[in-house]
Amino acid sequence: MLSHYPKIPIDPLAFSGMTFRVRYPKILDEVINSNLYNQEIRARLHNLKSQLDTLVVKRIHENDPLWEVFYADYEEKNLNDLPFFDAEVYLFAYILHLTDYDRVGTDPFSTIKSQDLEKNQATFDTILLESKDWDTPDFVLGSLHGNKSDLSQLKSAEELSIQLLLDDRPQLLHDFECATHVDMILDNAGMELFSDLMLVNHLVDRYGHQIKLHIKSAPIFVSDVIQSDIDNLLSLLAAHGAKDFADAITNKIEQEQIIVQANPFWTSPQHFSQLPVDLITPHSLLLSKGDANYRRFFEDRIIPSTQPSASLIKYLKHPTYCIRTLKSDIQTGLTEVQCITLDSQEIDWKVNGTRAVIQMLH
Ligand SMILES: O=P(O)(O)OC[C@H]1O[C@](O)(CO)[C@@H](O)[C@@H]1O
Repeated sequence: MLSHYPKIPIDPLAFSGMTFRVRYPKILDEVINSNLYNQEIRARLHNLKSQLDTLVVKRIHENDPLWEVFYADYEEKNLNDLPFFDAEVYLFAYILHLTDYDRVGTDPFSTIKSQDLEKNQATFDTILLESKDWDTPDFVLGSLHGNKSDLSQLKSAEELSIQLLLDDRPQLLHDFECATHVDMILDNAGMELFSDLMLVNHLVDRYGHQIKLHIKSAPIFVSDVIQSDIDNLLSLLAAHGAKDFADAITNKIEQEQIIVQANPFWTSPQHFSQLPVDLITPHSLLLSKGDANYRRFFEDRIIPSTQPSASLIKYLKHPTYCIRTLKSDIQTGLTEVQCITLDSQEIDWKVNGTRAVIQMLH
């Protein structure tokens, strides 16, 4: 039972504490310096940065069922005293509130994202060329490698070698053969989105799958995909030597072989255990990308890494695979020997982005 395990807190001595002490002030600086906002909004963001450790949760969502439990539990509490995941999701919602996102529609992280896109332009072409010889396991691995490059954390990690701790690709290949529908919970824009689109393009061509891509309805965790990220990537590809690939994706979207769906669930503090019944296609194979989604399967709780996932995710209705680089303090399903070896190799193996899993949860 998940509820037997406590939620990961913001611990000053752990990754969570470092995130609020070091990573978020740096991210706020990047937003402030990106010239997207007038002086008044920049001043609000400066204020937020200087008050991060004393920020008190105020209600910024009205009559939103996805946030009611959150406010019932945490309104007027210090952000530092919230579980790590809840505090992070609120912080991003608060940034959107301060920048008036709902009215103005400016993605606070758009400058960071577009710089990254430009930087990767040549790499997209190289990968497309290399992929001519790829088969399904390579596209899955490509999608995993894309997850190394999230903009909130591992900006220059392209060349980091990655160690696969769990590799359930044989089962996944079998499930691809049987599936008619695949739902993919996307994670980051840029290189990761590109590698995910390569995978789903292949799945449609090879297996005739109908794909649903789940994206965020508003910016969160810096680089999570929103609709404009898909549009911008496809435009860039079409304009710079990858027109065939961009056209292939656009055609599949037009013919509804690929459906893109944004839902506010994904920017709410809710977890997979609270997934609305109709959000995922019935009988679909579920692919989940990235670290933040992985945390959501386990309600971001403190779980021993040797704990098998099966007993914790009984609520899942779909065969589910996580394609994920480890970037935070949670991992399930490892052997004792693996954990002892990893602990002896590097104390920060769970968060430094050099390990990964392709893990079947169901
Ligand atoms: O883009 P991903 O792979 O979900 O990673 C997001 C990162 O931000 C975090 O939410 C931590 O702030 C972690 O889950 C992870 O380190």
